[in-house]
Amino acid sequence: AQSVWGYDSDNGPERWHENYPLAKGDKQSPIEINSKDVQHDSSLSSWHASYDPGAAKTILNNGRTCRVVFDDTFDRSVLRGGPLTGAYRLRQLHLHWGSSDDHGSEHIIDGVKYAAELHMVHWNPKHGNFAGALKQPDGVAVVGVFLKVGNTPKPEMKRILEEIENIKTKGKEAPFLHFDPSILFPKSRDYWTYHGSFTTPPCEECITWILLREPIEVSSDQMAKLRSLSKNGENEPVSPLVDNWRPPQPLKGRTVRASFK
Ligand SMILES: NS(=O)(=O)c1ccc(C(=O)N2CCCN(Cc3ccccc3)CC2)cc1
Ligand SMILES: [Zn+2]
Repeated sequence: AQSVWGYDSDNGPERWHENYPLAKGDKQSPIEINSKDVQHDSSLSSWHASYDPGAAKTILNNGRTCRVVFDDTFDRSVLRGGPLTGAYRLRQLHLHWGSSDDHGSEHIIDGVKYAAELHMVHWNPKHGNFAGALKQPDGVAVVGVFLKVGNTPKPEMKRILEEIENIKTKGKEAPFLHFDPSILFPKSRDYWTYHGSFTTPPCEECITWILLREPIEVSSDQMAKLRSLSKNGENEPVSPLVDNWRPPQPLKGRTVRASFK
Protein backbone atom coordinates (compact mmCIF):
# COMPACT_ATOMS: atom_id res chain seq x y z
CA ALA A 1 0.00 0.00 0.00
CA GLN A 2 1.16 3.56 -0.68
CA SER A 3 2.78 4.97 2.45
CA VAL A 4 0.74 7.77 3.99
CA TRP A 5 2.15 11.24 3.22
CA GLY A 6 4.72 12.69 5.57
CA TYR A 7 8.03 14.51 5.59
CA ASP A 8 10.45 11.62 5.07
CA SER A 9 12.34 10.80 1.85
CA ASP A 10 9.85 8.10 0.80
CA ASN A 11 6.63 10.05 1.51
CA GLY A 12 7.78 13.69 1.64
CA PRO A 13 6.85 16.92 -0.20
CA GLU A 14 8.62 15.85 -3.46
CA ARG A 15 6.26 12.84 -3.75
CA TRP A 16 2.97 14.29 -2.43
CA HIS A 17 1.76 14.96 -6.01
CA GLU A 18 1.64 11.19 -6.70
CA ASN A 19 -1.44 10.89 -4.47
CA TYR A 20 -2.41 14.59 -4.28
CA PRO A 21 -2.20 16.15 -7.77
CA LEU A 22 -3.12 19.62 -6.44
CA ALA A 23 0.37 19.70 -4.92
CA LYS A 24 1.64 20.67 -8.40
CA GLY A 25 -0.83 23.55 -8.77
CA ASP A 26 0.14 27.12 -9.58
CA LYS A 27 -1.01 28.67 -6.28
CA GLN A 28 0.88 26.48 -3.79
CA SER A 29 2.20 27.39 -0.33
CA PRO A 30 4.53 28.13 1.32
CA ILE A 31 6.55 30.65 -0.73
CA GLU A 32 9.68 32.72 -0.32
CA ILE A 33 8.90 36.40 0.22
CA ASN A 34 11.44 38.91 -1.11
CA SER A 35 10.70 42.43 0.13
CA LYS A 36 11.91 43.92 -3.18
CA ASP A 37 9.11 42.11 -5.06
CA VAL A 38 6.36 42.93 -2.54
CA GLN A 39 3.77 45.60 -3.40
CA HIS A 40 2.65 47.93 -0.61
CA ASP A 41 -1.16 48.15 -0.86
CA SER A 42 -2.44 51.22 1.04
CA SER A 43 -6.01 49.95 0.56
CA LEU A 44 -5.32 46.96 2.84
CA SER A 45 -7.08 47.56 6.17
CA SER A 46 -5.87 46.14 9.47
CA TRP A 47 -7.06 42.71 10.55
CA HIS A 48 -8.91 42.07 13.81
CA ALA A 49 -9.24 38.87 15.81
CA SER A 50 -11.98 38.56 18.43
CA TYR A 51 -11.49 35.19 20.03
CA ASP A 52 -13.53 33.65 22.87
CA PRO A 53 -11.13 31.83 25.26
CA GLY A 54 -14.02 29.50 26.05
CA ALA A 55 -13.91 28.16 22.48
CA ALA A 56 -10.66 26.27 23.11
CA LYS A 57 -11.31 22.53 23.41
CA THR A 58 -8.38 20.14 23.05
CA ILE A 59 -4.71 19.84 22.10
CA LEU A 60 -3.52 16.85 20.12
CA ASN A 61 -0.50 15.22 18.51
CA ASN A 62 -1.62 13.84 15.13
CA GLY A 63 1.83 12.54 14.30
CA ARG A 64 2.49 15.51 12.00
CA THR A 65 2.02 18.52 14.25
CA CYS A 66 0.74 19.72 17.61
CA ARG A 67 -2.76 21.13 17.07
CA VAL A 68 -5.14 23.08 19.33
CA VAL A 69 -8.79 22.68 18.29
CA PHE A 70 -11.53 25.26 18.86
CA ASP A 71 -15.35 25.15 18.78
CA ASP A 72 -16.25 26.51 15.34
CA THR A 73 -19.98 25.63 15.36
CA PHE A 74 -20.92 29.34 15.40
CA ASP A 75 -19.23 32.77 15.07
CA ARG A 76 -17.54 32.44 18.44
CA SER A 77 -13.88 33.18 17.63
CA VAL A 78 -13.51 35.15 14.43
CA LEU A 79 -10.98 36.96 12.28
CA ARG A 80 -12.05 39.88 10.08
CA GLY A 81 -10.60 42.80 8.12
CA GLY A 82 -7.25 42.95 6.36
CA PRO A 83 -7.68 41.28 2.94
CA LEU A 84 -10.78 39.41 4.13
CA THR A 85 -14.45 39.99 3.38
CA GLY A 86 -16.63 38.93 6.28
CA ALA A 87 -15.81 37.03 9.47
CA TYR A 88 -13.81 33.81 9.30
CA ARG A 89 -14.18 31.27 12.14
CA LEU A 90 -11.13 30.02 14.05
CA ARG A 91 -10.99 26.22 13.75
CA GLN A 92 -7.51 25.20 14.88
CA LEU A 93 -3.94 26.30 15.36
CA HIS A 94 -0.79 24.23 14.84
CA LEU A 95 2.93 24.62 14.28
CA HIS A 96 5.75 23.63 11.91
CA TRP A 97 9.30 23.44 13.21
CA GLY A 98 12.84 22.23 12.44
CA SER A 99 15.35 19.80 13.95
CA SER A 100 17.48 22.78 15.07
CA ASP A 101 16.93 26.48 15.79
CA ASP A 102 18.27 27.66 12.40
CA HIS A 103 15.32 26.40 10.34
CA GLY A 104 11.75 25.12 10.61
CA SER A 105 9.43 27.81 9.24
CA GLU A 106 7.55 27.14 6.00
CA HIS A 107 7.53 30.68 4.60
CA ILE A 108 11.00 32.21 4.15
CA ILE A 109 11.37 35.98 4.46
CA ASP A 110 14.28 37.64 2.60
CA GLY A 111 16.20 34.40 2.96
CA VAL A 112 15.46 34.10 6.68
CA LYS A 113 14.19 30.74 7.96
CA TYR A 114 12.65 31.02 11.44
CA ALA A 115 12.81 28.22 14.02
CA ALA A 116 9.07 27.63 13.72
CA GLU A 117 5.85 28.94 12.21
CA LEU A 118 2.46 29.05 13.98
CA HIS A 119 -0.67 28.78 11.81
CA MET A 120 -4.11 29.91 12.99
CA VAL A 121 -6.65 28.37 10.61
CA HIS A 122 -9.98 30.10 9.97
CA TRP A 123 -12.78 29.28 7.49
CA ASN A 124 -15.50 31.30 5.78
CA PRO A 125 -18.94 30.29 7.12
CA LYS A 126 -20.64 31.50 3.92
CA HIS A 127 -19.51 28.12 2.51
CA GLY A 128 -21.49 26.16 5.12
CA ASN A 129 -18.76 24.07 6.68
CA PHE A 130 -14.97 23.54 6.59
CA ALA A 131 -15.26 20.80 3.97
CA GLY A 132 -17.20 23.17 1.71
CA ALA A 133 -14.87 26.08 2.42
CA LEU A 134 -11.76 24.26 1.28
CA LYS A 135 -13.29 23.92 -2.20
CA GLN A 136 -13.48 27.72 -2.52
CA PRO A 137 -10.72 30.24 -3.33
CA ASP A 138 -11.96 32.46 -0.45
CA GLY A 139 -12.75 29.54 1.83
CA VAL A 140 -9.91 29.61 4.34
CA ALA A 141 -7.71 32.26 5.99
CA VAL A 142 -4.52 31.34 7.84
CA VAL A 143 -2.63 33.79 10.05
CA GLY A 144 1.06 32.86 10.17
CA VAL A 145 3.26 33.93 13.09
CA PHE A 146 7.03 33.33 12.95
CA LEU A 147 8.84 32.03 16.04
CA LYS A 148 12.38 33.36 16.49
CA VAL A 149 14.81 32.04 19.13
CA GLY A 150 15.86 34.92 21.40
CA ASN A 151 16.57 36.02 24.94
CA THR A 152 13.16 37.37 25.88
CA PRO A 153 10.98 34.27 25.29
CA LYS A 154 7.23 34.81 25.03
CA PRO A 155 5.66 33.46 28.22
CA GLU A 156 2.36 33.01 26.37
CA MET A 157 3.79 29.98 24.52
CA LYS A 158 4.21 28.28 27.92
CA ARG A 159 0.61 27.08 28.07
CA ILE A 160 0.94 25.10 24.82
CA LEU A 161 4.42 23.79 25.69
CA GLU A 162 3.38 22.65 29.19
CA GLU A 163 0.72 20.48 27.56
CA ILE A 164 3.33 18.69 25.38
CA GLU A 165 4.06 16.30 28.28
CA ASN A 166 0.55 14.87 27.90
CA ILE A 167 0.56 14.42 24.11
CA LYS A 168 4.04 12.95 23.51
CA THR A 169 2.96 10.35 20.97
CA LYS A 170 0.74 10.22 17.90
CA GLY A 171 -2.97 10.07 18.67
CA LYS A 172 -2.68 11.48 22.18
CA GLU A 173 -5.14 14.27 22.96
CA ALA A 174 -5.74 16.33 26.10
CA PRO A 175 -8.33 18.91 27.18
CA PHE A 176 -7.12 22.44 26.45
CA LEU A 177 -9.59 24.94 27.95
CA HIS A 178 -9.76 28.69 28.47
CA PHE A 179 -7.13 29.72 25.97
CA ASP A 180 -7.13 32.95 23.92
CA PRO A 181 -4.64 32.48 21.05
CA SER A 182 -4.49 36.23 20.38
CA ILE A 183 -1.95 36.41 23.23
CA LEU A 184 0.45 34.82 20.72
CA PHE A 185 0.28 37.79 18.34
CA PRO A 186 3.31 40.13 18.22
CA LYS A 187 2.91 43.86 18.95
CA SER A 188 2.87 44.97 15.30
CA ARG A 189 -0.11 44.16 13.06
CA ASP A 190 1.99 44.58 9.88
CA TYR A 191 1.44 41.70 7.47
CA TRP A 192 2.02 40.28 3.99
CA THR A 193 -0.88 38.64 2.17
CA TYR A 194 -1.15 36.42 -0.89
CA HIS A 195 -3.34 33.63 -2.22
CA GLY A 196 -2.13 30.09 -1.73
CA SER A 197 -2.82 26.60 -0.48
CA PHE A 198 -2.69 24.24 2.45
CA THR A 199 0.99 23.41 3.02
CA THR A 200 0.01 19.78 3.56
CA PRO A 201 -1.94 17.36 1.37
CA PRO A 202 -4.48 17.60 -0.23
CA CYS A 203 -2.94 21.10 -0.85
CA GLU A 204 -6.21 22.76 -1.86
CA GLU A 205 -5.70 26.33 -3.14
CA CYS A 206 -8.29 27.90 -0.86
CA ILE A 207 -6.18 30.01 1.48
CA THR A 208 -5.80 33.74 1.95
CA TRP A 209 -2.47 33.88 3.78
CA ILE A 210 -1.89 36.66 6.32
CA LEU A 211 1.75 36.47 7.46
CA LEU A 212 2.72 38.71 10.37
CA ARG A 213 5.93 40.63 9.77
CA GLU A 214 7.09 40.71 13.42
CA PRO A 215 8.20 37.34 14.82
CA ILE A 216 7.48 36.37 18.43
CA GLU A 217 10.43 35.24 20.52
CA VAL A 218 10.78 31.82 22.06
CA SER A 219 13.72 30.27 23.92
CA SER A 220 15.90 27.47 22.66
CA ASP A 221 14.55 25.37 25.55
CA GLN A 222 11.00 26.03 24.36
CA MET A 223 11.98 24.83 20.88
CA ALA A 224 13.59 21.72 22.42
CA LYS A 225 10.28 21.06 24.18
CA LEU A 226 8.44 21.16 20.87
CA ARG A 227 11.02 18.78 19.39
CA SER A 228 10.38 16.30 22.23
CA LEU A 229 7.11 15.35 20.51
CA SER A 230 7.16 11.98 18.74
CA LYS A 231 5.49 11.14 15.44
CA ASN A 232 5.17 7.46 16.42
CA GLY A 233 2.34 5.90 18.41
CA GLU A 234 2.75 4.94 22.07
CA ASN A 235 4.19 1.42 21.65
CA GLU A 236 6.16 2.06 18.44
CA PRO A 237 9.87 2.86 17.99
CA VAL A 238 10.59 6.48 18.92
CA SER A 239 10.71 8.83 15.95
CA PRO A 240 11.09 12.55 16.78
CA LEU A 241 8.44 14.87 15.35
CA VAL A 242 10.71 17.46 13.73
CA ASP A 243 11.11 19.06 10.27
CA ASN A 244 7.36 19.00 9.54
CA TRP A 245 7.70 21.89 7.05
CA ARG A 246 7.09 22.01 3.30
CA PRO A 247 9.79 23.80 1.23
CA PRO A 248 8.86 26.96 -0.71
CA GLN A 249 6.78 26.48 -3.88
CA PRO A 250 6.88 28.40 -7.21
CA LEU A 251 5.29 31.86 -7.03
CA LYS A 252 3.95 31.45 -10.62
CA GLY A 253 3.35 35.15 -11.10
CA ARG A 254 1.38 35.73 -7.91
CA THR A 255 1.53 39.13 -6.20
CA VAL A 256 2.46 39.41 -2.54
CA ARG A 257 1.02 42.55 -0.95
CA ALA A 258 2.24 44.28 2.19
CA SER A 259 0.07 46.27 4.60
CA PHE A 260 3.13 48.38 5.47
CA LYS A 261 5.70 50.48 3.59
N1 LIG B 1 -0.35 24.27 7.22
S1 LIG B 1 -1.75 24.88 6.82
O1 LIG B 1 -1.74 25.21 5.42
O2 LIG B 1 -2.08 25.98 7.72
C1 LIG B 1 -3.00 23.68 7.05
C2 LIG B 1 -4.22 24.03 7.60
C3 LIG B 1 -5.23 23.06 7.77
C4 LIG B 1 -4.96 21.75 7.40
C5 LIG B 1 -6.00 20.71 7.64
O3 LIG B 1 -6.67 20.72 8.68
N2 LIG B 1 -6.11 19.72 6.75
C6 LIG B 1 -5.88 19.91 5.33
C7 LIG B 1 -7.16 19.96 4.52
C8 LIG B 1 -8.43 19.47 5.10
N3 LIG B 1 -8.29 18.17 5.68
C9 LIG B 1 -9.29 17.17 5.47
C10 LIG B 1 -10.66 17.61 5.84
C11 LIG B 1 -11.09 17.62 7.17
C12 LIG B 1 -12.38 18.02 7.49
C13 LIG B 1 -13.25 18.36 6.47
C14 LIG B 1 -12.82 18.31 5.14
C15 LIG B 1 -11.52 17.95 4.83
C16 LIG B 1 -7.95 18.26 7.07
C17 LIG B 1 -6.48 18.42 7.17
C18 LIG B 1 -3.74 21.40 6.86
C19 LIG B 1 -2.76 22.38 6.67
ZN1 LIG C 1 0.40 24.83 8.93
